[in-house]
Amino acid sequence: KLGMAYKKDDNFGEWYSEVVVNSEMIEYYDISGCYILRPWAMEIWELLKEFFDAEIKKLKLKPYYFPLFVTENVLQKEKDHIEGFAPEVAWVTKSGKSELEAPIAIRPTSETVMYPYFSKWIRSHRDLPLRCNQWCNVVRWEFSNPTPFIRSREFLWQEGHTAFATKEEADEEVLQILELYRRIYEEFLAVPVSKGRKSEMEKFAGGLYTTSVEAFIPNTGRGIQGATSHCLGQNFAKMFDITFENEKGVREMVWQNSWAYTTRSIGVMVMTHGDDKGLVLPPKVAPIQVIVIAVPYKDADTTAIKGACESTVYTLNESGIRADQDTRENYSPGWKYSHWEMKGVPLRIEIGPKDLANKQVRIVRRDNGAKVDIPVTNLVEEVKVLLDEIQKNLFKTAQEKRDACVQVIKTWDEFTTALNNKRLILAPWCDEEEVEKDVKARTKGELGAAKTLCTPFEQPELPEGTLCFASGKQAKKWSFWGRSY
Ligand SMILES: O=C1CCCN[C@@H]1CCCn1cnc2cc(F)c(Cl)cc2c1=O
Ligand SMILES: [Mg+2]
Repeated sequence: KLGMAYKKDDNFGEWYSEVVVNSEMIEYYDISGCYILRPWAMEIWELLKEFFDAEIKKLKLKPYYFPLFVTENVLQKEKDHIEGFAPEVAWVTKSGKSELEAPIAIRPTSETVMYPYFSKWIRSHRDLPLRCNQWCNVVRWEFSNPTPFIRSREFLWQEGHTAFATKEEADEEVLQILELYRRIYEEFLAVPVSKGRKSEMEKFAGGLYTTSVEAFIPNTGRGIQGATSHCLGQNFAKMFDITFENEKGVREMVWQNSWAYTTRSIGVMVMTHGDDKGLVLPPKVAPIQVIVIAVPYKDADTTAIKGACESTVYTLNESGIRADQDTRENYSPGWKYSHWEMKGVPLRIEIGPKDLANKQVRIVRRDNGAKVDIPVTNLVEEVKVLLDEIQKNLFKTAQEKRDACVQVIKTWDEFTTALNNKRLILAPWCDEEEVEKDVKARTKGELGAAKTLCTPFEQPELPEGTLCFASGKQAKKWSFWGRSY
């Protein structure tokens, strides 16, 4: 399929669906909210996993795999932990024709699957810290509008679950993991995010506090949670009796964390960088960073051109660059240019008779369309420089766009105006949950209510006497507000 029917700035929703399909990342499936992840998506997921897995191994995380299924009574161990989530739990009730004695839930997250065994495995302080990570799928049978990568009924993630003897150790790890999530978004996906703390209302109800990295989609003016790192305190230790005998022989409850990022991260990258020609991939996560395309000319030496393409691909791969060539005879060079632009490949190399004669190649950038002729002798160095430039340019452009959407406000009127202008709002807040609830109630509508996205760790100066935009009480902090996914 060539060319896009929808424009990003005119029909964002349709544009997005078209990009993920035309770039061969996604195939729609005949169950609503479920999608097929094709190699162009899975290879990106695997590149992110390669980085994250290596980093958490440095933090001594151990790989586990727990069952997909959890019994009803274990899942419902603690009412307030899953209250509100019950409608999205998927249940197995039959095998073949016969009913199961008791329905079995498919994991929506694995606290209740894991923690009875944490209780069994942790006896002494010598068993701590316990550091468990699993890469798996989870199922949440949500009913709000499904969107590939962004909101699906089954998705892939990693979930880390750790237990420590002290709160200090837990607090430290929460931030170490959050920094890894920032790196995934900013250094690999070239997506700017804000690190911050969730409000009491938005945090994970079963935990002590929640931190997150928050992204923003300018086209829809909506914030989106990129990843989350919770300190659970001793809440689950109490619930599941996870205790240890400390050095003095005194029995204590452990301090726990849990943290995750998901395939949603790929969707955020698509939304951030895509354009009206299709996907635009940051080189760090591009399954193919350079695509080589022969430009045969009627009576030119096609064998020599093919040979030049082969050796170009070989030389680039030898230097660690992910290069490939499109040798399909049944497509024209022009068709191939559009095809690989649709797939978002960062660099295209064209080799025709003129290039051959001049011992050069023509390189075309996907991000800004710039064309440059490079002597074959400088090929690897120039390609590396260009890929690095593209990575930096994509991040810088996205950061400037996101920053341009940020609106600092002081009053309710300014807040509602900014909300209607699809802004990412930074407002002084009294940090009272009642006020947060009130803002939600006052901004309800078909576009969804405004909510707090996070209280950024980087706090601007809050002058004495600054009042909360919503309640008029003394403001305690600056928080990001907006509509969200
Ligand atoms: O976000 C993370 C990081 C990785 C491990 N889990 C936590 C909390 C997950 C919250 N959450 C999120 N969604 C849920 C949906 C459900 F159906 C049920 Cl029963 C529970 C939950 C639920 O606890
Ligand atoms: Mg949910």
